[in-house]
Amino acid sequence: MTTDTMTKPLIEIEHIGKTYQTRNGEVPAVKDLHFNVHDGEFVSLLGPSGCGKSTLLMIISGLVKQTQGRVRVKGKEVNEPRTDVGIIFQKPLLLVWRTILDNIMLQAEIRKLPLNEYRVKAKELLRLVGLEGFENKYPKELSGGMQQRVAICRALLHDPQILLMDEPFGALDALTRERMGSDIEHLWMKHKKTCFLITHDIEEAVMLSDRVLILSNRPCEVKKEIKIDLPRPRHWSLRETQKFGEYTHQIRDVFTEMGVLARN
Ligand SMILES: Nc1ncnc2c1ncn2[C@@H]1O[C@H](COP(=O)(O)OP(=O)(O)OP(=O)(O)O)[C@@H](O)[C@H]1O
Repeated sequence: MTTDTMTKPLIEIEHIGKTYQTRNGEVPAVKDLHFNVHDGEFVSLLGPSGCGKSTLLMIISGLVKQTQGRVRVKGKEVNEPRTDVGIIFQKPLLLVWRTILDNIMLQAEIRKLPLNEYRVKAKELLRLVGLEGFENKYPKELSGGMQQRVAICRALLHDPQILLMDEPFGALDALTRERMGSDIEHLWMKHKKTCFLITHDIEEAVMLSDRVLILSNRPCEVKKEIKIDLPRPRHWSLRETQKFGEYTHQIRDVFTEMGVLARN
């Protein structure tokens, strides 16, 4: 039995396509994407720059409408922006005039959730990402990596079942990236979210995912799907194992075949 037939998927992407209408004509961004994501799964999308990854994420969250096909979340077709997802973008996008705690609490305020209760949750999330004691600081007093951790807390405050991440570590240095990756895995294991990560980083995708989907050049379609069978939590030393190397090698081969990576 394959993963797809075991249980009803949480996210169903059914032959979706998206063509943008621009002043210079039509831009096909996504061609014929078809795949499922199961509850509690960690799936990464790896693809060349500009192939349509962010467009796909926007379609899943209901912020952009596809021009072809259907997206269903929990069996229901997505026709409007969803409120039960958490999204983390490449930049933290914090409000500079609000404290760290108040930036996270924005999520509760917008959703009209009980503030006292959610203030306790916000503090707990800050503790989990190592930012206890920074509640009353302002964004400018924190490093880029710390700000991105605040953005993660904001995305998780309302306890969304689905966490969508669009290159969340892209703007960070290598060491902070690695730390953030293990923070995300830690949160994922504790809260059992369904995680959908867009990344350019092959090692990062292998390190974090249950499944990696490799996308073609624009307009994107799924070129290959690779199941990552490595133990969790994934300690950094896994990167030095033969199995980890085999996965990254396999992915590099696909990109080489596609002409995205050089053959030498
Ligand atoms: N709102 C829009 N209007 C017109 N074209 C758009 C729009 N958004 C994206 N595109 C085009 O669609 C294509 C895919 O863009 P998208 O941002 O989804 O790709 P991506 O894979 O996330 O890129 P990157 O990896 O560089 O972030 C690009 O050619 C882009 O110029």
